[in-house]
Amino acid sequence: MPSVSDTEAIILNLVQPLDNRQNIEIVDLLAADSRILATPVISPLDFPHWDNSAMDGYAVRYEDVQHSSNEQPAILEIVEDIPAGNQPKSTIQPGQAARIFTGAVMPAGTDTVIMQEKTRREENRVFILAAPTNSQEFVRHKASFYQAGTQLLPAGIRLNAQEIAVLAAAKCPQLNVYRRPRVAIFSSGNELVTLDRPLQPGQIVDSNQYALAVLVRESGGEPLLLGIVKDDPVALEKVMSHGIANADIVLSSGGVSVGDYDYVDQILESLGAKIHIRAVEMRPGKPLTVATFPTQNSPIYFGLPGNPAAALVTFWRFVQPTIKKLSGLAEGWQPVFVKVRSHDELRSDGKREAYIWGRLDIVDGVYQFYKAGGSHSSGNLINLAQTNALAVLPIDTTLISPQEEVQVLQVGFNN
Ligand SMILES: Nc1nc2c(c(=O)[nH]1)N[C@H]1C(S)=C(S)[C@@H](COP(=O)(O)OP(=O)(O)OC[C@H]3O[C@@H](n4cnc5c(N)ncnc54)[C@H](O)[C@@H]3O)O[C@H]1N2
Ligand code: MOO
Ligand SMILES: [Mg+2]
Repeated sequence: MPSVSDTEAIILNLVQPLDNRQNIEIVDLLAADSRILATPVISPLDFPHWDNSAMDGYAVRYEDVQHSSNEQPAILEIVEDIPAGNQPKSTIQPGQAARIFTGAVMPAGTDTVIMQEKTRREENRVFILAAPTNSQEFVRHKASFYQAGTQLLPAGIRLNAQEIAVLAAAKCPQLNVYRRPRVAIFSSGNELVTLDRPLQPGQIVDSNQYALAVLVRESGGEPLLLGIVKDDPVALEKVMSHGIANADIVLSSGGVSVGDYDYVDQILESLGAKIHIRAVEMRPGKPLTVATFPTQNSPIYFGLPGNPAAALVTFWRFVQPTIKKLSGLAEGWQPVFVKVRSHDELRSDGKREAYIWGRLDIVDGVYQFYKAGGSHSSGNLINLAQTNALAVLPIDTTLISPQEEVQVLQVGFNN
């Protein structure tokens, strides 16, 4: 049985990012948040567009004010008033200054701004009460933040508020982004029903479909929900074939262990799949099937274990990075672990890498891991609610004592 890290390496090697020549959507800027930029953006504009003032004050010639002081102020004649948005009209001559405001264009002839607080005004004269520390002080120079024609944003980044603002400033009303990876999801099991059905003895609601749909969306994918399938090879083959033909990733849950009704692996084989993983040295999540098909643009198939905690943990550990890598993200798709103190005692039998769900909370400014109360059976879904992290105990680690450090994988949103 492969280790978790070997499994991760095998899976991520199977995944290639979507080709950015064929998988582009054009979206409006305000609809582009959380999307992945598919082509680099180069702006024909410099930032700042012009030399402009960083302060409300006076635009001056440095040579006129370099020896100014409270006792011996330079006295300059104010020849122009330049609010932000106005084009300056005059060229400032020796002995002159322009009244200027933050963001306003520097007038010709000036190179330095004196902030208002360091001046005294008498009608159309300004007294400079302190010398600037250097010439160019409080001037934001044209192109000092960004030079026209160079790369403004690279392809492969996720667009958040900051990037959307940059793109607005660069006058990009529409953008090329990667299409979202399509992820087909279905659940297998005779015991499963939709939540609107009365529960007959032995039946449970198919909660995995809900969990996986939301997780796919959170990870940047587009879920394609294929419903519940009976533990019946014919029905399973039909749904699996449909998912394989219509998605970049197929996620099934259930039917991957060794039971008489666990058909997923055998149907994958009959469909010509190459099975790369059949089980992983982890708890929960040991029965995990990963397969690909010899056809071009073949999707990657994840047969997730049916137990709800096992389905979620294997999603977070393996499927989420897969969706992120496929979605065109150039980097940052690998899971990130942080080392924190555990508030609680954590135990494992040490035979498989253990993932223990709980919360990462900040106490006195320091992150600590709190194990979720209640049963840690992989069949228990209830105490997964309000968790946001998984503590990881490597193989052979049987105990983490309170206040000892532990590696933690953050999952979902941190609230
Ligand atoms: N003899 C063995 N039995 C089991 C082994 C083993 O190694 N030897 N592994 C156990 C482990 S670990 C897990 S995890 C499960 C995985 O089982 P399957 O993937 O085959 O899933 P099912 O048998 O279909 O269901 C297991 C469990 O999960 C519930 N389930 C299934 N689908 C859903 C769903 N969509 N929503 C909510 N709950 C679901 C199902 O009712 C079962 O209780 O196998 C162990 N057995
Ligand atoms: O993978 Mo199983 O999750 O230990 O019940
Ligand atoms: Mg089973």
